[in-house]
Amino acid sequence: MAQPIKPPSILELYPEETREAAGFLKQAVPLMMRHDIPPTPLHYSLWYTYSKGSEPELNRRMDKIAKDFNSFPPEAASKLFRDYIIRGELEEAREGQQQVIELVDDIEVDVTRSVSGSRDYQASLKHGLAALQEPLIDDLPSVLNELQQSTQLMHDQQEKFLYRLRSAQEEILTLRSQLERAHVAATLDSLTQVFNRNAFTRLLEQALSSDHQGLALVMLDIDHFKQFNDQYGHPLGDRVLQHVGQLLRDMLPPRAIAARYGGEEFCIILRECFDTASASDFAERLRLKIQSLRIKVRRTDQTLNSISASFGFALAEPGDDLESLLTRADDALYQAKRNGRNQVHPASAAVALTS
Ligand SMILES: Nc1nc2c(ncn2[C@@H]2O[C@H](COP(=O)(O)OP(=O)(O)OP(=O)(O)O)[C@@H](O)[C@H]2O)c(=O)[nH]1
Repeated sequence: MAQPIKPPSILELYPEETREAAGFLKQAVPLMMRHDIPPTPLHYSLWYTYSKGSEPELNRRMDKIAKDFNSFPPEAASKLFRDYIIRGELEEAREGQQQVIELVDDIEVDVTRSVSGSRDYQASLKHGLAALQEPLIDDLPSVLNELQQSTQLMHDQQEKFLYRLRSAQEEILTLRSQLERAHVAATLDSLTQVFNRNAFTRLLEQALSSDHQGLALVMLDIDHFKQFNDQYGHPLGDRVLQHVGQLLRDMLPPRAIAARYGGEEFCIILRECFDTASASDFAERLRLKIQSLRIKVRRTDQTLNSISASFGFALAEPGDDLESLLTRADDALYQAKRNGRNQVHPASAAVALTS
């Protein structure tokens, strides 16, 4: 029954448009300079995310560290990077991670060059200014000449830097579409095109942590699927799973999420579902649709025996966590199986937590 657990999916780390991304980087660099943060790829990622503001908790922790330490200790930065930026998810996309690091490394080299170029230029301006303030300046032409040369040098460096930034933008675009493809591959179940178990678990955790109200979990399991596989073979069993996936996608109400939880087991998170009757109606409609599926073998024109599924559902209650909600829906599903299959069963009310 259990589907092999896939490694965690990649978050869409950098989904913003190039122009927007460049804007965040522009905000990040002065912040790093202000706090005297070394320009490493790790710090760039952190301060980029900080400027983007997509992880409010990260911003709070970074503000606190900057305030408490008046600097940014490397261990604290590494921990934040692990907790908020990679979250163990780039394991799946080591290649992508490597490319991001190389890209940020390149930009870092260019920024460092540009910054040191600016410093030289600043020094030469200071020198020129000091010379011009002398009451009697004999070698005015040579001071002006020097200033003209350093300005030209600075201009050339900036041109190179801009050119490099433009190519980096193109690389970011390519990288972004690669990451998007990897993200889809890592969060979707390839057979049924609904979310996989990992993505589902995370989405349900998120849903539970934001709002319990109107959240319901429906679990369904195809009946006697082993028998079906034995009778028609695994490839036709796979087609059944694909059809069920398609039905789920077609019938999902707004904001609902469907996932393949195990081999022939699916889960649906319903939102804005405030009573047992609404969850039950949805499950019942799905049950009837599954029952009326007719799968035909093109080669032989044979219509396969109809299938059915059993359903259990539970409404989230205050105090529910991932485990308690899944357990109640799963227990209800078990009851539906025990009562004869091809039916919908509600969960019994959650047992009140006593302290
Ligand atoms: N074709 C196909 N079969 C799968 C897949 N994943 C799991 N299964 C099969 O699903 C069947 C599940 O069998 P059981 O757990 O005994 O459940 P069941 O036969 O549906 O019986 P009940 O759930 O009690 O109605 C097994 O035969 C698995 O091989 C898959 O990806 N494709």
